[in-house]
Amino acid sequence: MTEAIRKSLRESPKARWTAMVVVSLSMFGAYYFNYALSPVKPILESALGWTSSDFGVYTSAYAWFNVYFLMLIFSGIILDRLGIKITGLGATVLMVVGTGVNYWAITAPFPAGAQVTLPLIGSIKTEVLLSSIGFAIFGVGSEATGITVSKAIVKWFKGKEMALAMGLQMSIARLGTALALAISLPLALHFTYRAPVAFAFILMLLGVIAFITYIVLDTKLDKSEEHIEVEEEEPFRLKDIVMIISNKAFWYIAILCVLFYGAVFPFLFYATDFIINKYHVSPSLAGLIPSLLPFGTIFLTPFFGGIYDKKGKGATIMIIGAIMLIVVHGFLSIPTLDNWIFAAAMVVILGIAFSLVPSAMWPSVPKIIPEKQLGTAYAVIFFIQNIGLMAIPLLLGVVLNSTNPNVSPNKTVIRKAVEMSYTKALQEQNITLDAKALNIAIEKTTSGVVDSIVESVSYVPTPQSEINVEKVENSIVANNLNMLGSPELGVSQEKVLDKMGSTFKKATFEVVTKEKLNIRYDYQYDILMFTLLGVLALLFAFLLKREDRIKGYGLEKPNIES
Ligand SMILES: C[C@H](NC(=O)[C@@H](N)CCCCN)C(=O)O
Repeated sequence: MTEAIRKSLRESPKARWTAMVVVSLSMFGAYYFNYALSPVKPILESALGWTSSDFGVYTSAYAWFNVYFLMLIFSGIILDRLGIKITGLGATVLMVVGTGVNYWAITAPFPAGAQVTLPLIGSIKTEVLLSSIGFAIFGVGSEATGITVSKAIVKWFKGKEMALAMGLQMSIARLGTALALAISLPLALHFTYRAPVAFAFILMLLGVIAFITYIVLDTKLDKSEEHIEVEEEEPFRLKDIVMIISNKAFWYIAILCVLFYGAVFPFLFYATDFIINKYHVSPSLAGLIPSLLPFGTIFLTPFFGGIYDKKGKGATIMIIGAIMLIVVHGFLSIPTLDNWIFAAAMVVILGIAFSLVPSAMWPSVPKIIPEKQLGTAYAVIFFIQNIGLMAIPLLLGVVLNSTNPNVSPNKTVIRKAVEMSYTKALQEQNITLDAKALNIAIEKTTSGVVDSIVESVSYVPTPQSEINVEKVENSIVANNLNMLGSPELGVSQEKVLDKMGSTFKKATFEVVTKEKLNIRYDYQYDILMFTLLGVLALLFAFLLKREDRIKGYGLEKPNIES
């Protein structure tokens, strides 16, 4: 037996760490593509005429097939029945297909304004729908690769540095996110908005190559263990799902996962706007503060994983992470703490929490669920997490709108007045613009006014009941046209349009600040909702620790067998 164990490839640190790096590289591109278009959003708006809600549809598409068609659950079952090699290869190829469809959708020359009408969804731009379908296919591949990689790491690292290996795997993936945040915009500015997607496509192909390389190592591992007398595991059967879902500790981890990730990922989604509105940071810099988070986790997740491997205390680590989550969101919700340095410090602490919990959560699953059921178990957890990540942003949007009922209508008043100003001025000056160019000019002027007021001016807004909407609209139009005056003779159309843009911004700014229209979002209730998610996460972390004490899963014990 001792002789046989010595022969297992798992026993060679070089072999298992090589396997970890190679299999993790298949996730690198996935995390890159996940965030590749976020920094490019303003360019998509001006180049393709995408609105924020088009972008919202596209982002949510990641989970469509996984959640509505239960693809994640099927992926988990396939993984447990057919194994790591076939599932991983299929999943990485699916990511290539999804990214390819996405690239095609934003490249194909659809006629301007082409739309499709779908039951339940309504009208949607053709290219938004097709790129969303591409992203949804990619989402199936990405999540399936994620569970496959986790199972592969358990296979190589059980009884060894499993949490460190999972932490490093997450770091390699999050380097992909960091790369997207760092280079997507420069790529799009230097080449075209399609460049980040083309680059993602290349990374996906490299991901397939990485996975094929992993298959070679995995086959060698299987061969090296052929003669080892290990207890034969029963093959995975569908009734195993019942065993998984009747395990209390499994549910505590799954619920903790959705609560914890639900208080981080959707927060990141809203963070830039929250920071602009609450901390008066310029929109061009506000994005830097939330981007501190993924960078921090790259170093800290493996660090905490290493601690879990050697010292144990997995359930306690999750409790500490949940407490930090409550502290961060609790402080961010206090209205008087409105200095941006404080917000940056809170994001750094959130980054520590976001390293602590995942470093202990994912390596704890194999202590609760047998290896032959792990694919399905990870898949069910990711499935519940995906539902939460779809539902929580919607809920946040509802809370934001109902606690700030006047902000959106006031912004519409500004937009309408700016539109009327453009229409009148263009008529007076005999300039004809196509609908798309006019729309872009109106959007740019409106968001320019709103951004500069939110960033630089603080006032107690006039109560909505005292605002005469028609009067405000007319004042904005009158001030805009008055300040614009008559065009100078011989000036090019381009210069006249430039002048309109800058003049309308100044003139509209004057009226809106004089009338003290409420256009600043107060995120307090949304942040309190995140705090509540943290409190519930803490509760489930405690329940998990108690269940571990009762059932003896060993969550508080080190992973490395002595
Ligand atoms: C390991 C864990 N992965 C997940 O949560 C996956 N469902 C992928 C999420 C993709 C996020 N854009 C993690 O990343 O911590």
